[in-house]
Amino acid sequence: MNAQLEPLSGKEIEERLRELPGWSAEGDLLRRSYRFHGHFPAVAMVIHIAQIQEELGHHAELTLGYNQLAVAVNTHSIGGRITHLDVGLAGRIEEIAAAHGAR
Ligand SMILES: C[C@H](O)[C@H](O)[C@H]1CNC2=NC(N)=NC(=O)C2=N1
Repeated sequence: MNAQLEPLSGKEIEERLRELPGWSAEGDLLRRSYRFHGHFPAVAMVIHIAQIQEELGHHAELTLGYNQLAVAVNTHSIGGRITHLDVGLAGRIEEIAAAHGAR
């Protein structure tokens, strides 16, 4: 099996979370919420995330509010566990967050 598709152990998740400030593992989901200065910046972040997700072929659940965006991701193809694919997507999302004024 592709090593990217192995579920990460609790210890591995804990280690990877050290490089993802603001992210947490809740059950089998990797999660983070962002706040923005208004609605359009939050919407723009959704579009930018969508672009990354299509590039990676990996997609989070995105919950958009007025000035808030919640991101939750796991890997469906192995029954909803956290893998390197989820950590990779979270890292890519973190890279663009500041440019959208996310905090
Ligand atoms: C064929 C396609 O790449 C797969 O269905 C991808 C799409 N996006 C996905 N996203 C997530 N989060 N988990 C998956 O298993 C998954 N599978």
